[in-house]
Amino acid sequence: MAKLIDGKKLAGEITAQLTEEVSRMKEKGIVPGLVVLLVGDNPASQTYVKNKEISAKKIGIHSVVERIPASITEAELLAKIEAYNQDETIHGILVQLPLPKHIDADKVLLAIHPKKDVDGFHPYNMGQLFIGSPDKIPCTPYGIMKMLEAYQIEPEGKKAVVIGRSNIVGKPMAQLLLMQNATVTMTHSRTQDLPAVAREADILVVAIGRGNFVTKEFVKPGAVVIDVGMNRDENGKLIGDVKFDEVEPVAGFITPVPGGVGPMTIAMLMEQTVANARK
Ligand SMILES: Nc1nc(=O)c2c([nH]1)NC[C@@H]1CN(c3ccc(C(=O)N[C@@H](CCC(=O)O)C(=O)O)cc3)C=[N+]21
Repeated sequence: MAKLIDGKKLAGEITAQLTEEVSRMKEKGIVPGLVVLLVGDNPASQTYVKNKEISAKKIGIHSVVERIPASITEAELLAKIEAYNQDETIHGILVQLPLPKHIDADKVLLAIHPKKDVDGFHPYNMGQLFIGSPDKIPCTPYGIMKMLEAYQIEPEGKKAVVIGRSNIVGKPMAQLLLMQNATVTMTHSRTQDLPAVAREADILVVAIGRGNFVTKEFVKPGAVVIDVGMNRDENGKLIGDVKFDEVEPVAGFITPVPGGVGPMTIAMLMEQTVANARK
C-alpha cells in the first residue's frame, strides 16, 4: 500500500508558521494584504475563493475579496488592477481564472505588477522561473515541490513524467523538477501510448483535468503519484485525475483528493503574500 502524502496536514503546519510570523510582523506595524478578484459566478471558483479567504483570515492576512459581475468590461477590470498595483496595503493580487470569454486573460495577467503577482502567472515571473532564477512561483507546482521535500522524495536523477501542459501547472511543474535535476518528460492528450510513457516514471504528476484518467496501467510499482485533478463525478463528489482505489496499492506514495495538492496551493499563495510584505 502506498504512503499517503497528507497535503492538508502539511498545509496546516505551514499555515501555523505563517500565523506566528504575521503576528510578529504586526508588532512592527506590517500587515500583509491580499486581494482576490472573482469575476462572474463559476461555482467551483466560489469554493476555492472561500477556502483562500478562510486561510488568509486564520493567518491574519488582510484579505479583500471582490466579487465582480461577469458584465464588467476588460478596461474596467484593468483599471481595478492598476488601483491595487498602487495600493500600499496590498502585497498580493490574484485574479481567479478562468475569466469570462470577453476578457483577455493574458492582458489581465500582464497588468498585475510582477512584484504583487503572488500566483506567479505574469510573463516576467514565468520568464524568471524558466531561466532558473525564480521569485514568484505558480502555487500548485510550488506546493507539490514542498510536499516532495517534506516526504524526503529527492527528484535528482529520477525519471519524472508530467501529464498535462498548462501554463499554470504542467509547464512550471516540469521546470521545477528539472531544476532539481530530475529527468523530465512532458506528456499530454496527443502523446502516443501514454500509459507506457507514464509507467517509466519514478515521479508521476497528473494535471490533465479528467476524472479517474490515470489507472494502474499508468503506474510503475513504487512510483510517487501526485494528483492535481479537481473534478466532480456524476454525484457531484470531488474526484482527482487518478483512480485512487486502483492506483494506491501499486504506488509508493500518493496524494489524495481532497486533502492533497489543493490545500498546498492555498498555503503557497499565503506564503508568497507574506514573503512580499516581509520585503
Ligand atoms: N488565479 C488563479 N489562481 C489559482 O490558484 C487558481 C485559479 N486561478 N483558478 C482555479 C484553480 C483551482 N485552485 C484550487 C485551490 C484550492 C483548492 C482546494 O482547497 N481544494 C481542497 C478542497 C476543495 C473542495 O472541497 O471543493 C482540497 O483539495 O482538499 C482547489 C483548487 C486554485 N486555482
